[in-house]
Amino acid sequence: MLGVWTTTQIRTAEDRLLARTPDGALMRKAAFGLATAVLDLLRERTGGTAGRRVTLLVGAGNNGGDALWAGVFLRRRSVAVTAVLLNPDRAHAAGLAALRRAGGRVSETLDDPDLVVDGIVGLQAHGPLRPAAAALVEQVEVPIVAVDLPSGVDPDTGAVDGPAVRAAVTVTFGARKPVHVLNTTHCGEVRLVDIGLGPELPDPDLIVLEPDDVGYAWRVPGPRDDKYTQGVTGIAAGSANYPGAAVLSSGAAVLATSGMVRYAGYAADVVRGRWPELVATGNVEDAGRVQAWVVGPGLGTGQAGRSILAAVLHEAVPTCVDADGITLLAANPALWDARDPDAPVVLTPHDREFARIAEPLGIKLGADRVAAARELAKRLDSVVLLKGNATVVAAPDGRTLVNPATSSWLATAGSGDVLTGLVGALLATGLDPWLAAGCAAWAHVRAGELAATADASATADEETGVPTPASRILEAIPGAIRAARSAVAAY
Ligand SMILES: NC(=O)C1=CN([C@@H]2O[C@H](COP(=O)(O)OP(=O)(O)OC[C@H]3O[C@@H](n4cnc5c(N)ncnc54)[C@H](OP(=O)(O)O)[C@@H]3O)[C@@H](O)[C@H]2O)[C@@H](O)CC1
Ligand SMILES: Nc1ncnc2c1ncn2[C@@H]1O[C@H](COP(=O)(O)OP(=O)(O)O)[C@@H](O)[C@H]1O
Ligand SMILES: [K+]
Repeated sequence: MLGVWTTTQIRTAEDRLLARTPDGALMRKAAFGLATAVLDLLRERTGGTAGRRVTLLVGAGNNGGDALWAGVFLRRRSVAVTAVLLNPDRAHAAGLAALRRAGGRVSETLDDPDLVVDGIVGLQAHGPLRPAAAALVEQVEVPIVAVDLPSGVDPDTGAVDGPAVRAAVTVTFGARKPVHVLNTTHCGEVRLVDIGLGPELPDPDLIVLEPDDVGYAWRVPGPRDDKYTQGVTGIAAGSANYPGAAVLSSGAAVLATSGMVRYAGYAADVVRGRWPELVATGNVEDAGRVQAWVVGPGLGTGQAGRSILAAVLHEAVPTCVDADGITLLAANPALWDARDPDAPVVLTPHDREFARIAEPLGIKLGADRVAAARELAKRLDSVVLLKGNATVVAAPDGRTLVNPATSSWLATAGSGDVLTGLVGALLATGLDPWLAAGCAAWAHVRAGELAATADASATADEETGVPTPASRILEAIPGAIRAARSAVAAY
């Protein structure tokens, strides 16, 4: 599990650490880590370091100070270093003097670099890049290494509201900040440099699941298990118009655990035809016992869907409500009020579904997606999985995890139906609903990667992948589970 801390938490911890550290020592530690990353990238891009050219974009604060001190270390490795000072009067004085002594030069132009270092603004950033910085950044045609975070991106929400740096690598210090997991597109590869902050940090504000966390959580059958003891998943999805959603959700559940899946609804014949191992009936009441229900994908928002949703909620088992199920709940608060409050619910909205259910409660989905998901989770006493490039999973007690995507190939029709089936299957195994939703989101992203690259060792990004229909994401689920389980084995 990786921890992520807010900028306020980090600043407080840094203040405590600074108080017991010699002046300037932390910055030099940070800058050394930064210079190492720059050298690595130079080597990777140009085959060497000596004589290569690096331009530092230097803002008014300590973020610029880090860049200047990194420039000093780079000079010692014979790199030609140019500093462009965005605010010459406020540039970090000691760093600037040291860079000049080391043979670095100051310029007003980029000077044709092999690589640019963004030291414009760090933890104190607010708002987009200002015009002078934006104009410089726009001229950059080489990879950018961001100091602490890409300037112009909000450190706590990852939101971008105007010109911002898009980095190839972000080198951060002491601890991950929310931007690093909420906006991987602008951060690029994130490298964490240890500056000894660990002992000063409180519990993290957010967590990110790692493969072995998911592997540990995924229930595997033991010698005494049978098809019922591992948890049976019920799927109430699809309609005459949308049988595909039922096939995808059911399929994801079938592939996610080795127990049993039941289907109830209008698409029984289609679903049975595609997944012969599943037991299908026409309605929820006849479906038999399950340990968790999935309700909503392709259900329709009319009277028929409403009755199915009411029947599922009446069963009072852990339930994942998605898609039309969420729209129905938003339009029919009485359905929500009638549910058994002891049966956990996981809601899996995309932005528009989130707005439908949250706005009547006075919760707006703004730049701070974590805050919005947390607020809805608390108000509805449910787990909220807010979909997007970075998926946010909030529990009613405030626990929140973020599952960043490595590409946007998952943004395809039916992809959400696959995710829902995964959530339902993990709920049925008895996993904590928040963790179930998090593990499902992880497996979904991993399956998307495998489907987009067809290469188990690769990480799909926009450059290497190909479009991947939801059926392919579904087929890649076993590979995703294998990746999580082998991470446990390797531990
Ligand atoms: N503390 C530590 O122990 C360690 C800290 N470390 C490093 O220090 C960094 C934090 O440094 P910091 O506190 O000096 O603030 P920083 O982010 O450089 O901002 C400075 C000024 O930028 C400006 N500005 C704001 N928004 C802007 C925008 N959109 N576009 C342009 N400019 C903008 C704003 O000035 P304004 O003009 O508004 O007065 C603000 O005052 C941290 O990220 C890490 O890199 C490491 O060395 C490890 C040890
Ligand atoms: N830009 C994106 N990058 C990565 N993942 C995305 C992006 N947009 C959507 N997703 C993911 O794709 C899935 C889409 O779900 P949803 O909107 O419900 O689609 P559908 O209803 O067609 O199944 C979600 O898991 C979401 O997190
Ligand atoms: K920066």
